[in-house]
Amino acid sequence: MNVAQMKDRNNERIEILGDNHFSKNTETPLRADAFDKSDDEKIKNIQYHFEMIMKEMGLDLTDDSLSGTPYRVAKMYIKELFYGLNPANRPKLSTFENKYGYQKMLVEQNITIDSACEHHFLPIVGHAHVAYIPKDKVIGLSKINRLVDYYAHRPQVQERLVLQICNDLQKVLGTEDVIVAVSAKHLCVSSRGIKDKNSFTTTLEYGGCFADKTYRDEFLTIIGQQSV
Ligand SMILES: Nc1nc2c(ncn2[C@@H]2O[C@H](COP(=O)(O)OP(=O)(O)OP(=O)(O)O)[C@@H](O)[C@H]2O)c(=O)[nH]1
Ligand SMILES: [Zn+2]
Repeated sequence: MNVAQMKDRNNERIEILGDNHFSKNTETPLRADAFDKSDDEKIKNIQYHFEMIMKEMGLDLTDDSLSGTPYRVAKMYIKELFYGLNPANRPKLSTFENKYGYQKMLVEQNITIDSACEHHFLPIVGHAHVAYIPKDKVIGLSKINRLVDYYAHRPQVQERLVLQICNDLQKVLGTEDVIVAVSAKHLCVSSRGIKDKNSFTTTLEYGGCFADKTYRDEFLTIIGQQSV
């Protein structure tokens, strides 16, 4: 098999194996100096720039309802909506020995997705469903929810979101047998542009035994017909 290598825009190596097998580049595109500044410095700078945006729109920032908005937005971006950009905020995912020898599927479903699309910075809202089949390690249930929340709180595309969650869990759990499904509504589709209020998007990533349709079907049956 021919193996060609290319550099992507982050200078990370992507291997192209043959015609259509790509090793996955799941990284969020970040600048090399992404975390050189403190959160407080970033909030101050974003506050300034957001004030400029509001002024450009003709808003009167001396109005007492508007005057605090630039700071509110800046703090919300860094500390709330996009806290998951900073690896320092990744939750600690302690694992335990699988002392029961549980070897069937564990499904954590209806995990809330509160994300934002990186194209318009508008909300992506929906649910994630995650399953794995333990080998030697198990993980506290809430840690799965926490990990989903962390990756969701970045400017995202839904395809990359499921890849990031799945890859991280596979590493932490020491098994390829992980599946992640996300169904979500994109406000950039429902509230602007095409303004389709009803459509939603589902993405799926999996490895190991979930490549087998039997396992995948069991998972899909458990999570059922999902709407968001
Ligand atoms: N693949 C993918 N696309 C997304 C996601 N979130 C938003 N988009 C799409 O990103 C595309 C951006 O397309 P552009 O044509 O550059 O932007 P636009 O002119 O605002 O597009 P319209 O929404 O069609 O008006 C749109 O089609 C969005 O629906 C996502 O998670 N994954
Ligand atoms: Zn969008």
